[in-house]
Amino acid sequence: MADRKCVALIAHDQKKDDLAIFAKANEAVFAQWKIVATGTTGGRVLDVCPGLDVTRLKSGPLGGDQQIGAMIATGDVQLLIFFVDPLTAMPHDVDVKALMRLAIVYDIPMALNRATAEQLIDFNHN
Ligand SMILES: O=C(CO)COP(=O)(O)O
Repeated sequence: MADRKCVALIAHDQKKDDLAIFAKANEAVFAQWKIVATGTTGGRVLDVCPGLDVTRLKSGPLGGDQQIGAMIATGDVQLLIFFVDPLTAMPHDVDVKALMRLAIVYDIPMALNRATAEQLIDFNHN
């Protein structure tokens, strides 16, 4: 059997409720995939979907975005869904930018808001 696709899920604090709702609404699709997530986001996803295969990495400000960037570089993450808060300054803004840069360098699908994430889910599930 082919390896399951691995999707990275991340949400900034003001977007975590939205991501939890999104994860629940698409639980059947996510159940077919491996999931990696930054620490707090992963916890929120598991709160609403405890059966999903979620690997929690470090929290974003403590290196979680960089861990996911490294997994993109090694080919271990094939899809990035990142609900970004565009209205709040982040201490780890450079890490966020570096993550997005690697998603572009390695040309993986990257959704930065819910509308795009919905389309990625529709397009990628099988
Ligand atoms: O800060 C983040 C992304 O930049 C997300 O990290 P948490 O999921 O740990 O809150």
